[in-house]
Amino acid sequence: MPQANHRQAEPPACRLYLVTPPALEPAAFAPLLTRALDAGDVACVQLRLKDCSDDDIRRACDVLRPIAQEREVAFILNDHPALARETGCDGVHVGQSDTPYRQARKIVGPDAIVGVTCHDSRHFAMVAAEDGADYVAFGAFFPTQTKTAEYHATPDLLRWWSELMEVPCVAIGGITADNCAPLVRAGADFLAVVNAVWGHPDGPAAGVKALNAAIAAALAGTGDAA
Ligand SMILES: Cc1ncc(COP(=O)(O)OP(=O)(O)O)c(N)n1
Ligand SMILES: Cc1ncsc1CCOP(=O)(O)O
Ligand SMILES: [Mg+2]
Repeated sequence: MPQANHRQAEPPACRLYLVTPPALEPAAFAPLLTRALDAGDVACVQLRLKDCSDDDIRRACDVLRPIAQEREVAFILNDHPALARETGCDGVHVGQSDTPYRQARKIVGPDAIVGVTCHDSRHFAMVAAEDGADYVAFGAFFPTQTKTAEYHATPDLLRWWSELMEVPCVAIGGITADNCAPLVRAGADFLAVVNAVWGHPDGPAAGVKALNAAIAAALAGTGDAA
């Protein structure tokens, strides 16, 4: 996973992982991404375009990837290892129904980031970690409108994982500034969000700031108790 954001001497123990909306027009989305990344600490951006052609994904990568990489934010492509490699992304995220981890790794190479969806499964996560995944993702933690979530994870999974394993864990699904404290305290290394940033009523910059503040409060022990 990415190193410290250059704006901070020490990265926080839990960082933001932005996932893009499932459909976007790259030129229109570019200023929103720029504002979000300039608003605070973001470790990663995942381009998650569903039901788009390979050429649409290539075009989106060409416009959006430099915005992240110029800011030392990792740019990860969802679902498409070959396109990730071709377009110069920092890595790829694969799910249990996508290209299997080992094949994805062969395609993107040893230095790229490969993350794996593990739903609520300790078994999937241990297999992914053993195989060499750079992070495992658990979820959905809360109800979400962004994806039909068939699996539901709870903070005890994050606690178990983070106490036992070195491989970082990402929490995803319905996460907001108001509900993230238990996940941060349970040991999530990254919080992956869509709607809490892109759907924030005051815009994506406000979404990033609210989540950064909520993470900091939870780490300091002043966030919601849970
Ligand atoms: C960080 C992160 N976690 C989970 C997912 C979900 O991946 P997947 O199960 O393959 O579903 P789709 O996102 O492809 O619909 C993710 N993309 N990112
Ligand atoms: C991609 C994905 N995988 C599990 S839930 C989810 C969507 C997360 O979006 P939101 O943060 O808007 O709930
Ligand atoms: Mg997938």
